[in-house]
Amino acid sequence: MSSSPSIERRDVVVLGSTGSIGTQALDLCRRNPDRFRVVGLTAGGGNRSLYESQVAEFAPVVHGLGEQASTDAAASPCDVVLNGITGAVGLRPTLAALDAGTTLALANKESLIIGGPLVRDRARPGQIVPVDSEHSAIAQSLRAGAAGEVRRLVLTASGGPFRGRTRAELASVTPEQALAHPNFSMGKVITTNSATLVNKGLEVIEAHLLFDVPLDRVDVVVHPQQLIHSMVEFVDGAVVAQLGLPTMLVPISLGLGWPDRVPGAETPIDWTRAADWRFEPVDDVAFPAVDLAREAGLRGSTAPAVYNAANEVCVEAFHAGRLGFVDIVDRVADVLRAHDVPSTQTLTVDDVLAADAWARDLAHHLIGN
Ligand SMILES: NC(=O)C1=CN([C@@H]2O[C@H](COP(=O)(O)OP(=O)(O)OC[C@H]3O[C@@H](n4cnc5c(N)ncnc54)[C@H](OP(=O)(O)O)[C@@H]3O)[C@@H](O)[C@H]2O)C=CC1
Ligand SMILES: CC(=O)[C@@H](O)[C@H](O)COP(=O)(O)O
Ligand SMILES: [Mn+2]
Repeated sequence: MSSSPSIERRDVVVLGSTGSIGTQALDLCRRNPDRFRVVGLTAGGGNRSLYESQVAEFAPVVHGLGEQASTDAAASPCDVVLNGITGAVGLRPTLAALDAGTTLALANKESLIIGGPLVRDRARPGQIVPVDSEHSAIAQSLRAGAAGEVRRLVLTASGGPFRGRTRAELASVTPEQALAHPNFSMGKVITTNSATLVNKGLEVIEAHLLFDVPLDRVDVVVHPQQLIHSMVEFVDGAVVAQLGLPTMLVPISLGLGWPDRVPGAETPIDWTRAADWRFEPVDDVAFPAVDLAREAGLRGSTAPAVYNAANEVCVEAFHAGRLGFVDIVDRVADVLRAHDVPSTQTLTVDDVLAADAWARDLAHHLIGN
């Protein structure tokens, strides 16, 4: 793969190096040694042999396992930190990268969503580059107009493996079925969240925070093929979208190289082949997670952290066979509605972590463990 000689090589720290995002990011670095040098990598410790082989291959300056090692690596000198950790545990590493003044390629949407203004206000303009495919698509589409010309953002959703099913039909679905995402091969939590549409709920809040667009102007449309990754509607009625095969190679390569594109990162869509693209509204009765996320986003403060933490506990319980599929979002709703957001105006990291812990406790209690 060739690249422009005018592009300076970037030093990259990859957090969550053994996961779906992390391994794809390392592969991009491997294929583009003139653009990216891996100077740090961290993981959770669940796949030590892969982590050790990555350390042996890339010989990073910093590496380690766990939250503290990831926070330290995020604060170490480099050009870009890619946060590919899953879950709320990504918050401190996100803050460390922002405080170090380093560009943050953000796959770990949870840290932005739970931290909300706390994370957003720590970032200088442009410091956070979204890696989530929908938000990368919006960032790319926004290049077509000025911020004041944006009317709405439209997130596309696959609808997950249970698209078209009624709530009654969802009652008996299994973890194995929930992990059969129609298009993407991703980690267990985000794949389950795609099945419940919690992922799309989180992404509505994420888009609101990243692009400073009110929640009621962030729409969702189900597009099962996921060839349109999301769209921006401008004030003149023009809609600009980003299209591509449903893989993460473009969002990750743009995350590492922003604003430059990495030549050959992905194979483009083959327009010589016949294809049907479908669009349909979200069924909010069978899949109440998006509406519930809007409720959390509107309440603001610690409410998104509570939504996310309760969901993390419920997803784990579902996979352990202790909770049914529809109960995931029902219990998240119970926890969210029991939560009183603090009256304090300025949210601190401690406020967020206390709300996260409170929500986990209540979710465990409601599930019965
Ligand atoms: N996968 C995708 O295509 C997409 C993912 N995202 C987001 O990207 C993030 C990562 O997703 P994905 O790659 O699918 O998830 P995976 O489950 O595949 O990978 C998660 C990574 O995080 C590491 N990890 C877990 N706990 C800790 C911890 N306490 N400290 C440090 N590292 C830890 C894991 O290490 P180990 O397993 O070795 O313990 C693993 O490397 C999520 O926020 C997800 O929502 C967004 C869009 C698309
Ligand atoms: C690839 C990516 O960004 C995931 O968040 C993906 O979009 C999941 O798709 P759905 O949540 O729409 O099923
Ligand atoms: Mn996404």
